Amino acid sequence: MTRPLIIGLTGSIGMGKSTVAAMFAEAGVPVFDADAEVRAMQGEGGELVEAIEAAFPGSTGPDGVDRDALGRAVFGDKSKLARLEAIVHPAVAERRQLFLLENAGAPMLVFDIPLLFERGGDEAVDLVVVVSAPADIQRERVLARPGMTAEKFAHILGLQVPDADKRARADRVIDTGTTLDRTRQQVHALIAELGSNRAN
Ligand SMILES: CC(C)(COP(=O)(O)OP(=O)(O)OC[C@H]1O[C@@H](n2cnc3c(N)ncnc32)[C@H](O)[C@@H]1O)[C@@H](O)C(=O)NCCC(=O)NCCS
Ligand SMILES: Nc1ncnc2c1ncn2[C@@H]1O[C@H](COP(=O)(O)OP(=O)(O)OP(=O)(O)O)[C@@H](O)[C@H]1O
Repeated sequence: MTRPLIIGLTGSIGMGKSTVAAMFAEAGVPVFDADAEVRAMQGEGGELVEAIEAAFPGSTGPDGVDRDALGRAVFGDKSKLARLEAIVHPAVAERRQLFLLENAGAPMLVFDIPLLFERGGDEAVDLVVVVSAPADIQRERVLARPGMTAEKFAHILGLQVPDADKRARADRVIDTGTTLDRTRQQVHALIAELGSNRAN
């Protein structure tokens, strides 16, 4: 049996990665959503809550991790962020392996991984797809989010591989600086292209 083609989907903050991942899922492609896994493991009763409370006292409560408070603590202090990542990332990698086993028969899979380039995960996928939009659209989207500030946005951007580098290193770029319909068309065209390559 051939193994599934693994698409690594990534993009900087607010570029539309989650929206595009949902379009793949709608089209029937199984999606591993790294962020959703993190949220589940940090939520009420989640397996990471205890370790995070031990490392960042006061950052959790009855509902699990208070992500706003934890974000304020770690986005601004590289050593704290590294400490959090050391707790979270191995658990995400484990969940990704399980997902791979569960979906071993699918023709293609998407790994939605915000930090694909930052963590070198691009080596482990067959095709890297970057979602990208012009910087002014990205900024507008992100600043419209509740709790976001220009400072926090600038700081997170500084932690991420720049969009231009991501685009240069991508196998394919999906443009999200356009309508949702046009973006969906690009997703469907890519699935069709990859599916027909697979069949040949
Ligand atoms: C610090 C946390 C609790 C803040 O949560 P919050 O809901 O406020 O922000 P959110 O997760 O939506 O992140 C906002 C933006 O920052 C980016 N971001 C998140 N973690 C990181 C990181 N370690 N390095 C660079 N960018 C990051 C996200 O991709 C997104 O673009 C959360 O981001 C977290 O647990 N991060 C560590 C785990 C991680 O690395 N997740 C991202 C990849 S799976
Ligand atoms: N053509 C488009 N493609 C994708 N998203 C679009 C498009 N037009 C508008 N949007 C909007 O832009 C926003 C993108 O947010 P989304 O959560 O998908 O980004 P993200 O890259 O996953 O963010 P983060 O890295 O911060 O988690 C959504 O509100 C979406 O509806």
